[in-house]
This record gives sequence, structure tokens and C-alpha cells, in this order.
Amino acid sequence: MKILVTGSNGLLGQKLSVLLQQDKNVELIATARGKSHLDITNGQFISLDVSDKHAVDEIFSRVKPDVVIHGAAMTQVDQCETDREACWKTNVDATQYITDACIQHNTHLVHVSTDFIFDGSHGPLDEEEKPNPVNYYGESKLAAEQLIMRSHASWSILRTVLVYGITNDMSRSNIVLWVKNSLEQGKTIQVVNDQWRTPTLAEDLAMGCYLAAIKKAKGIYHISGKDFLTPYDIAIATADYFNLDKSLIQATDSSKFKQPARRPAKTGFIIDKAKKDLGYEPHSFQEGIGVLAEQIR
Ligand SMILES: NC(=O)C1=CN([C@@H]2O[C@H](COP(=O)(O)OP(=O)(O)OC[C@H]3O[C@@H](n4cnc5c(N)ncnc54)[C@H](OP(=O)(O)O)[C@@H]3O)[C@@H](O)[C@H]2O)C=CC1
Ligand SMILES: Cc1cn([C@H]2C[C@H](O)[C@@H](COP(=O)(O)OP(=O)(O)O[C@H]3O[C@@H](C)C(=O)[C@@H](O)[C@H]3O)O2)c(=O)[nH]c1=O
Repeated sequence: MKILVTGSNGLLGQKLSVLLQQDKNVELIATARGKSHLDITNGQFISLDVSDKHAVDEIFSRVKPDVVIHGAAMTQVDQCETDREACWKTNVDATQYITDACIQHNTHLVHVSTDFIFDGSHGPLDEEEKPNPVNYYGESKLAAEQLIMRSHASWSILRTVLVYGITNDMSRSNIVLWVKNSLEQGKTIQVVNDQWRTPTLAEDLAMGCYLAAIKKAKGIYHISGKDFLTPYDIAIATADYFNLDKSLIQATDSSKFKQPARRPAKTGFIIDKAKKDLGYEPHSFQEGIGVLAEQIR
């Protein structure tokens, strides 16, 4: 089975590259813009900017993948709020090009989406919940889902939440690394205790994408961690695990903690459907920090 991955230099992309190379029945085609940050011994790397329709069509015609796992996105939520054109170009237009190419080459599309399509009024959420994004990043990711659902492509949409983990050359940090690094530097951090998430280990998200890919699963799946936590809980658990100074963590609430883009208050996912249909089984948050800690040593 030929599986093409977009955004392979990212946190999810790098974990997928490791995982897919372990399956001898999978031929990995890892793609990313610019040069590879990957160690590929079983598969190939091709440079691909997904916002370039011609490049997408050319590579799909050449490779003819059986499945594409589309993780490439503009994921800096605050930047998406201010640079809306770049956000739409990457998160929506590029997804249209990938979807069109999938239809043309009969490729199954596994598309990665987010809890930020929801408004945060209640949670945790299952796949039947009505989307209502509160920031532009969320609007762009919902628009991408909707164009896929309207299409005639064979598709899985996998939504996830607050991904954490560690890889080389990370293009963005994540909450566990940010807390750990801040406390190690003796910095005081303000962390909200009125937002709710089910934080997701990057390796678990990669496994969810792999399961959907080999099954060519049809439909929407919520793929996240199983612990319903606030960022404050996450910060305290991280400090405890790495034996860091918890007194540097100051609880605050969203009214006082201003980010350019609004965050939905309460999200987090119910993952029963993915467990039942895909055999998805994530780490607990404690176990997940342990996986990350093993890689930092
Ligand atoms: N991280 C999170 O907390 C969550 C992520 N998601 C979704 O998961 C997916 C993976 O995100 P994650 O790995 O965490 O994020 P990253 O930002 O680590 O990875 C995204 C990758 O997409 C690449 N990319 C951006 N624009 C293009 C382009 N035009 N062509 C090719 N590649 C491009 C980036 O490249 P470069 O390295 O050059 O910047 C980056 O490597 C995304 O679809 C995101 O929306 C959903 C919920 C939570
Ligand atoms: C930086 C920071 C964050 N936080 C909280 C706010 C937020 O709920 C949580 C994470 O904040 P960040 O801004 O780091 O991450 P954020 O941009 O909210 O992460 C999002 O990324 C995109 C790609 C997604 O798809 C979403 O699922 C979500 O994971 O931590 C604080 O409380 N204090 C801080 O100083």
C-alpha cells in the first residue's frame, strides 16, 4: 500500500514517518515543503508545497498513492487570526487540491482536523456535535472538512486535540514542552484553569491516522487522548513528572489571559467510535509524558 504523507516535517508528520516505515506492507512517500528533516530508510521523500496545485497534480500522477494522510496545515492559531490569506491558502485551498487529486487517482484521503471547529460551549464532544468555530483557524479547518464531505472522494476525517510530543527541528512547540522548558528556566507562567482538553500524544495521533489509512475508514473519527484536563492540570502534571517547581505555575482564567485568537473553552473528545471501529487505544496523559520523557533523555 502506497501512503503519501503531507507536512512530514511537522510533529505528526515525523511520528507518521517513523510508524509507517515499520510496516513492510506500506511504501511511504513522505512529502514536505523544503528539505527533509526525516530519517528515511524504507520509503522516499519528495519536496511538496501543497498550496501549489500544479505540484500536487504532478506528484499524484507520478506516485499514484493508494492513500494520502493530509496533515500539512498552518497550525499557528494566532498567526491564522492575523494572516487570514495565508491561513486560507494553506488550510483550505491546498485541501481542495489534495481532494481533487484523490478523486482523479482514486486515492483514499485521511484528513486531519481539530477540536477548534467547535465553540467550546460544552464538552467532551462526539462526532455528531455541531461545529461552530470561534477563531479563523477553526473556520479554515471547518471549511476544509466541508469541501471534503461535499466531494466524491473516499475520505476519513480525523479530528484531534492539543497534540504534544517531541521531534527534531520542531516548527512549533507544544504545551508540555513549553511548561517543562519554562520551569527549567525558572520562569513564572500563567496557565488557564477554565479551558478543557483531551491532550493527545503525537504517537497516538499517528497510530489513529495509520489505522484509518490501512482500513480506508469512511467517516469522521475523534482521535485524542482519554484524559479530560485543563491546561493548568497539564502544567501541574508536567511539573510533577519532571520534578520541577510547581510554585512557578500561576492559575489564571481566560478572561485575564489574552491571546490574539479566542480559544474554545471546553472541548475534548469522546473517542468511543474510534476505539470500536478502528481499534484505537491511546496512552493516558501520564503514560504519554513518559513516552516523551524517554525521547528527551
Ligand atoms: N498541534 C496540535 O495541537 C493540533 C494539530 N491539529 C492538526 O494536525 C495536523 C498536524 O499538525 P502538527 O503536526 O501538530 O503541526 P505542525 O505545525 O508541527 O505540522 C504542520 C506541518 O505542515 C507543514 N506545512 C505548512 N504549510 C505547508 C505547505 N504549504 N506545504 C507543505 N507543508 C506545509 C509545516 O511545514 P513547516 O515545517 O515547513 O512549517 C509543518 O511541518 C494539522 O492539520 C493540524 O491542523 C489538530 C488539532 C491539534
Ligand atoms: C502559551 C500559553 C497557553 N496557555 C493555554 C491556552 C491553551 O488552552 C493551551 C494551549 O495554548 P497554545 O496557544 O500553546 O496552543 P493552541 O494554539 O491553543 O493549540 C491549538 O493548536 C491547534 C493547531 C489546534 O488544532 C488545537 O487543537 C490546539 O491544540 O494552553 C496558557 O494558559 N498560558 C500560556 O502562556
